[in-house]
Amino acid sequence: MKKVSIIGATGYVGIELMRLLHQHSEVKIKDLISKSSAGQRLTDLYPQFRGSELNNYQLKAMEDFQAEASDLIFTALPHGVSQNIVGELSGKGAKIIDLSGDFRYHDLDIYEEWYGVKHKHPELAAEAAYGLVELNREQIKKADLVANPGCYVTASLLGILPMLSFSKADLSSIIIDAKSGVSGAGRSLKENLLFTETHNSMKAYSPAVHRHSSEIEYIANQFLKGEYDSDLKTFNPADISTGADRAQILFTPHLVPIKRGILATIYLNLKESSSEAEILELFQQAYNEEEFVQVLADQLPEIKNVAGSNFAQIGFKYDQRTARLIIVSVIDNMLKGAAGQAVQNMNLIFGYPENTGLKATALFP
Ligand SMILES: NC(=O)C1=CN([C@@H]2O[C@H](COP(=O)(O)OP(=O)(O)OC[C@H]3O[C@@H](n4cnc5c(N)ncnc54)[C@H](OP(=O)(O)O)[C@@H]3O)[C@@H](O)[C@H]2O)C=CC1
Ligand SMILES: CC(=O)N[C@@H](CCC(=O)OP(=O)(O)O)C(=O)O
Repeated sequence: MKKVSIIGATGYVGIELMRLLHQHSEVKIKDLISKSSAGQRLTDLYPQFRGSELNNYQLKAMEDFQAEASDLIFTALPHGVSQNIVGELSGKGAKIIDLSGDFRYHDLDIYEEWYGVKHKHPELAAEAAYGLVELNREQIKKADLVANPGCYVTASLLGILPMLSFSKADLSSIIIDAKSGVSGAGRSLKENLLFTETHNSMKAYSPAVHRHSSEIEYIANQFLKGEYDSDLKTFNPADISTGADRAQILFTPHLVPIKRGILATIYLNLKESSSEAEILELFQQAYNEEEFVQVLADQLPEIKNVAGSNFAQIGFKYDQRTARLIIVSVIDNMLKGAAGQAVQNMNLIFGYPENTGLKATALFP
């Protein structure tokens, strides 16, 4: 049994990690670290863990935590905070999976421009493996530090990756319109996230300037440069970068009154006529071997069919009239968008079957 710990344990992602890890057959939770609730019993804060093996767990302060005693540590902290803590933990023998945005960019000029934070550990950012399993499986297996992707980014990249090496796709024309449930914003108190502000309403926010625009565009272009070892790029290698050397992404997130789930609708122009059969073949070739990415041939995906699970579902429509492709991608932001993907990464690192502890299907109804 490997020993794993969570830092930032009482946040939404921390709790979701606990829910997955306490049922995982191959790992045992060692320490739960919390700044706000150190010294408290977990079940006093989260009674849903009564009767589980976490029943008597007490949350610990960072000062009392010995990183050396864990095989792997999840950091589920706000960006900016995370880089300091990962800096303290690194080099102590435990693998680290960071769920914040702090280690997702090798090019720190982009990080600093979009996050408005100076990076204090460029040496760690340089070695971190980007943790989208379907894109970067081999590098993740060997990594000491994995940067789990953003939630909107996971939904968006899974939808566009198979199109990036398609010669007919105009990569300068990609528009992503994504909707997220409110848990995507975390648990800390914010007036704009109150029930009365979000229920029965819907809004766009941060058009063109959301930090996930930069992450989607950065990773898509690293992929085009051959930065990752995924089989995804090998299905149509001759076509890579025909016409457009860089993908350009226009991204607008929306807040919708549901608790969990992301639905991304992606539009892109085709330079030549195509067909639904041709597009379907590209998606199927890309994801045939991927357990957690399901391509729907004849229906569009819905959040309710993935919420509570680590699965992504992708559907599409090719509009002959306008020569535009419309791709719809759905995930649970807390699972494939965060904790589930982190456990998938952990399974890879430890050499367990990738789906260990992740087999649950959606919670529906
Ligand atoms: N929610 C989502 O769907 C997704 C979130 N993420 C990312 O994962 C990370 C965690 O997100 P989420 O759980 O939603 O956020 P929350 O705000 O719910 O939780 C973050 C936790 O971090 C700890 N924390 C906060 N401030 C500090 C601080 N200054 N110093 C030390 N610890 C602090 C707190 O836990 P405690 O007091 O117990 O230490 C807090 O509950 C973030 O980087 C987020 O952007 C990524 C993908 C999806
Ligand atoms: C609904 C909502 O507010 N979502 C968050 C998603 C942030 C997130 O999870 O960001 P990282 O994955 O990059 O840490 C937002 O838009 O900021």
